Amino acid sequence: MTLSARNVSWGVGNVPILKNVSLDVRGGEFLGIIGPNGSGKTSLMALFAGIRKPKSGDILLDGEPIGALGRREVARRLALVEQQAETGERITARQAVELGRTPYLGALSPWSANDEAIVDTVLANVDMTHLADRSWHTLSGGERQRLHIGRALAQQPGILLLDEPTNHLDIGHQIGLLDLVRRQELTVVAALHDLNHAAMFCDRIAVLHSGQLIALGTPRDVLTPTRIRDVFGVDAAIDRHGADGCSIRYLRPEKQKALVS
Ligand SMILES: Nc1ncnc2c1ncn2[C@@H]1O[C@H](COP(=O)(O)OP(=O)(O)OP(=O)(O)O)[C@@H](O)[C@H]1O
Repeated sequence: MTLSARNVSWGVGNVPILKNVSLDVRGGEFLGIIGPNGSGKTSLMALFAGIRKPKSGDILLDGEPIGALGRREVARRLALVEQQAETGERITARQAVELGRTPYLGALSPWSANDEAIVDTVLANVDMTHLADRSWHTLSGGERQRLHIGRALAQQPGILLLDEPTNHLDIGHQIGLLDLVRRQELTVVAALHDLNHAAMFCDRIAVLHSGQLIALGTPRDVLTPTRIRDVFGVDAAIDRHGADGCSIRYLRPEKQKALVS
């Protein structure tokens, strides 16, 4: 399953927000999208999901323009977990995950034991089995976030788009969730703020800056002190470990000043 942006631009009114972005997501990879607030990560995810149309250029899903495919067809191939996903409906935790099976249900394919088994597995994977019968409105932000990801996994897509998936989660669930997603046989595109998470889990990282794709490559190639300073305005040291691992140590502003003076 492939997903590509070809010379994609998008904006609001006359204000350009994404500028001529071209990016081929490789089948089976975990691709991180990083960039400062307002750099265009959420906008790019919405274009990739087909819920916004580019002003120019194309989003191709398996080589076809995504706008030419029906919503149900897209939903069987691709799932999006939005940053501020909410539901106003009075549903239980389990029902929130069951919604992921909607693209597969119809008059000739009613709810089955297979759907039930998929929902059971997903609830266990996102550590929500014990809260399955709880009402949505009684759940914490982190529990809701785990269910949003559960709903997307129950959709059994080939491509999973995650916009800030670790929002609201404690550190154990942040790492657990990214690890769970990584272990699935899925292509994942995730907008991430935590550069150490990007370094730990991503095969490649794309950097957006003011709506432009300014770098694309392995964490080691992309996460350099110079780029982190240029893009985020923060001084950092990079520790390299193993064949291709790296982690980032941010330097406190007084240490940054000491370094430059
Ligand atoms: N519907 C809209 N109307 C006006 N401006 C918009 C709209 N959608 C996005 N923008 C602007 O486009 C820019 C990019 O927004 P976007 O949400 O894609 O950034 P982001 O990289 O995801 O940011 P964050 O890290 O804060 O989530 C921002 O300046 C935002 O205010």
